[in-house]
Amino acid sequence: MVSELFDAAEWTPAPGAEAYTDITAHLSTDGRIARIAFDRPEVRNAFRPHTVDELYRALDDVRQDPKVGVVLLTGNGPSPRDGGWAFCSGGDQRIRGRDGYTYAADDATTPDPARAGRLHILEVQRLIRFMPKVVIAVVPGWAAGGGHSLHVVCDMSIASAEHGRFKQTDADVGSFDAGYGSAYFARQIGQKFAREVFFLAEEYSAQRAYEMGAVNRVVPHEQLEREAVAMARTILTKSPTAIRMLKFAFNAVDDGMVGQQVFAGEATRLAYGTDEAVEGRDAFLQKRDPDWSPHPWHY
Ligand SMILES: CC(C)(COP(=O)(O)OP(=O)(O)OC[C@H]1O[C@@H](n2cnc3c(N)ncnc32)[C@H](O)[C@@H]1OP(=O)(O)O)[C@@H](O)C(=O)NCCC(=O)NCCSC(=O)c1cc(O)c2ccccc2c1O
Repeated sequence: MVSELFDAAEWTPAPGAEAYTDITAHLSTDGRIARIAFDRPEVRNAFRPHTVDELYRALDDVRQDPKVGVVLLTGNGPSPRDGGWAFCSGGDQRIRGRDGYTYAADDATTPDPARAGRLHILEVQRLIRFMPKVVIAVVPGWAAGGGHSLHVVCDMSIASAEHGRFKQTDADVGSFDAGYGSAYFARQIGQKFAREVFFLAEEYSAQRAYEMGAVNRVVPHEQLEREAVAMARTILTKSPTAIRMLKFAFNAVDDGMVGQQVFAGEATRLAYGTDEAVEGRDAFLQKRDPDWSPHPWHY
C-alpha cells in the first residue's frame, strides 16, 4: 500500500519511480497530474539528503514532462508505528551535522564524513517556485519545520481537517529558514501572524491555518486526495500559457530581479512566436535589413 489515502485506480508509477526509497512518484492515468509523496511515515516524513535528491529528481522530471500541468506534493501515511499522519516534519534531526544534513554511510543514521552536509531542500523550494506548473501541497498531517516551509512555497495548500497540523519548529532546534519559509510566509499571512508562528512555535490546526490565509482548503481527511485531484482537474481546464504567466507574475513581485528574469523569459518566448520577431531572425539569416513596416508602434 502506498498510502491509506492513495487511490490505486487513479495513478500509475512515474518513469524511474521504482528506484526511489524515500519518496513515491506517480502520474495520473492520463499523465496530466503528478503525485509525489514523502514516504518515511515512521519519522513523520522527515527528509534526509537522499530524500531530497529523490524529491528534486522527481520534481524535475515532471517539470520537463509536457503533459503534466499540476503536481500534488504530499506525505504517505499513516505511520505503521503509531498511526500518525504527516506531510513532512523537515530535516531529519538524527543526521544533522555541523555543516548541514549528512548523507548516510553504511546505514541510515551513520553520517558519511567524506561528504559535505547538505541544505539542498532550498534547491527543491526554488524548483517548486520556478517550475511553470502549479504545485499543490496536500497536507494529510504534520507540516513542521522544513515541512512547514515546503507547504509555504507551494502554490496552493489543501489540508486534512482531522489530521492536518502545523508547527514551525525551526527556532526550537536552532535552525531558521530565512527565505521563503519565513519572509515569504509573512507576505502570505502578514507579519504579526508569521512572527507568532515562528517565535512561539505553537501547534496550530488546519482550520486556524485556513483562517490565517495559509491554506486554501480544509477538507475531511478521507476526501483529501480526491479533493486535491479535483482542484488539479479544474486547473487543467485552463490555458497552460495563462497559468504559467500568472504563476510567474504572482512570484515576480517577491522574487526581485530573478522573478523579473523568469517572467521576462516567458514574455520573450511569447514574443518569438510573433511575425515581427520571425522577421528579425529571417532578416539576419538572409543578410538583409529587417522590414518592420507591417508592424505598427502599438499604443
Ligand atoms: C512533527 C512533530 C510535531 C510530530 O509530533 P508527534 O508527537 O506527532 O510525533 P513524534 O514526535 O513522536 O514523532 C514520531 C517519530 O518521528 C520522529 N521524528 C519526527 N520528526 C522528525 C525529524 N524532523 N527528524 C527525525 N525524526 C523525527 C520522532 O523522533 C519519533 O520517533 P521516535 O523513534 O523518537 O519515536 C514532532 O515530531 C516534531 O517536532 N518533529 C521535529 C520537527 C523539526 O524540528 N524539524 C526540523 C526543523 S529544521 C528544518 O527542517 C530545516 C531543514 C533544512 O534543510 C533547512 C535548510 C535551510 C534552512 C533551514 C532549514 C530547516 O529549518
